[in-house]
Amino acid sequence: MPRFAANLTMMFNEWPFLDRFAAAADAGFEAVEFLFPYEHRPDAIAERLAKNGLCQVLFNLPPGNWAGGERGLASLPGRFDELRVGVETALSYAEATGVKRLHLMSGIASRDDKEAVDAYRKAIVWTAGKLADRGIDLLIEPINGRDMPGYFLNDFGFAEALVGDLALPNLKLQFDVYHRQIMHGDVTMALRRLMPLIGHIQIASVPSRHEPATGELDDHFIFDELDRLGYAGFVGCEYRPSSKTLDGLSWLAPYCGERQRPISGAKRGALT
Ligand SMILES: O=C(O)C(=O)[C@@H](O)CO
Ligand SMILES: [Mg+2]
Repeated sequence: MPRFAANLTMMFNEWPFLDRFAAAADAGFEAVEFLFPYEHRPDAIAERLAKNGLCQVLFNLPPGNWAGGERGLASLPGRFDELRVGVETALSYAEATGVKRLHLMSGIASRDDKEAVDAYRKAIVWTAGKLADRGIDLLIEPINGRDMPGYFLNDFGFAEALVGDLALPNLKLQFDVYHRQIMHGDVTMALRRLMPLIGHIQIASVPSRHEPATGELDDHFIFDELDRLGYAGFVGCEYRPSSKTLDGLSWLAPYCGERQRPISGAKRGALT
């Protein structure tokens, strides 16, 4: 049975960021992920994880100037020094949180630009080496161009070939079912073929990026398929609730174990 991690960037937005940990735990989650922790101190994040018995399964390396439209630095020639500083920053959060996988965003660049391709490969090789010393996997995630226009890594085939070509033991694919369906479809066959390369999976409905099992895909079939394939990691719930987070957790009910048990109201009180 898949285990699910609440994505605290998208879910539980009824609470301030640091209070989302308790809200997710109260809702039955045993793990969390988010895009970026960097507005908070590492020990503040670690404290919320420990206090709520949560496992941190993923976050992203610093993406450059996010508010200014940047979506990662890896494919941007001339930004390598900044990327290296960002990796050091992320490692201090990794140490505090115990996370075992970090996502390196590629940035906005053309894959027809050889300098961008070379920069991307260099950034991956260097970052993977740094992370390997700490026993951490480096993830790359193909992202669809409708949500992120101009994103460099917008193709699963390119990502698959690159992971195979570089053959770095800790370089893995972040398979976001939402992006896969929008870009290429054929989700189940892709999971079957790519499973040996996959380091993390994320889910959301297509096309609205809401709760699983509310869109064009049969997400329960996909979860069963993950079991059939022996996927032992967490599935990140990277979706925007269509209404209040707690009101949209009925899709989780079939997968409820002792901890993974959605509740209909927040013990600590929703703000809305
Ligand atoms: O957008 C996604 O999908 C992600 O997983 C993020 O980490 C990147 O924005
Ligand atoms: Mg994703």
